[in-house]
Amino acid sequence: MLLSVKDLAVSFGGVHALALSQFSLRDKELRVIIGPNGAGKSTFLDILCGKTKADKGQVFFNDTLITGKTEVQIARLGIGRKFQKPSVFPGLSVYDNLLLAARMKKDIFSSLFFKATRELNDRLHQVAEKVGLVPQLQKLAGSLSHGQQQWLEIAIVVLQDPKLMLVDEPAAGLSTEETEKTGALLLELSNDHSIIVIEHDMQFVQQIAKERVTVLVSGRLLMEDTFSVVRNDQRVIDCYLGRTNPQLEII
Ligand SMILES: Nc1ncnc2c1ncn2[C@@H]1O[C@H](COP(=O)(O)OP(=O)(O)OP(=O)(O)O)[C@@H](O)[C@H]1O
Repeated sequence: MLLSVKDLAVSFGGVHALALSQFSLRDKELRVIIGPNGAGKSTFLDILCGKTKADKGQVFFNDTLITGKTEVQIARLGIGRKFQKPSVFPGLSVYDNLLLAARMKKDIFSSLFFKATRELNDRLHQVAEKVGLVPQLQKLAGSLSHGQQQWLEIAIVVLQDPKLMLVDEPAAGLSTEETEKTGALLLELSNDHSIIVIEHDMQFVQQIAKERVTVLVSGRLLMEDTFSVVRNDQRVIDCYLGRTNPQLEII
């Protein structure tokens, strides 16, 4: 297993945000985590990337215990995170955003990567091509569509070449076409990376969940199965009822 989690728990002011007895992920697996608001999904990713410290439990990544390590140490080991909130600089071009991200995070990139500017330039182009942003390289990030900004955010994570990518709500606020394109991009990226995606948009989940879907409710694991089993499970249906999330109507 690339990632394995045991008895992980964290509380905030007495509220149990996460109490996850077990979770594991294979190399190159794309796992989607769903669950109603406040289920602990973001908290889980926060623990995996070192942003939040667990009160107890263990996370092994590639057989290395990472609980207790800093965000930079965890990033160096190969875990990259795309947060829900946009973090690109709107007044800089797409190219300069990528360049800046590479320079700011140079301690987590291989030194080889920095040997020559041409090498770096080639890498930035290669990543831009992967996410379909080559025509926009010289455009200001602030002038991009919402979808293109998401792809730039994803590109910044890909630049780091992480073994595991943590992707928080990549389809939020995107058009149907952009959502489909984002799904296709994540599926393609899953050929080279393991990916955990948190998502509320069930159409999008259906598109990308080729393997197991994990359902969290109130910080706990409710079930893990294929999307078709999960969507028809009465407990999953019940935990979403009354929460008026139109994206979940497909269930
Ligand atoms: N820094 C924090 N301080 C206090 N409480 C927090 C903090 N972060 C999360 N929580 C609480 O922990 C619980 C889990 O929150 P979390 O954001 O992980 O859920 P989520 O499943 O990602 O929800 P959403 O789908 O709305 O993003 C919630 O009750 C939330 O209010």
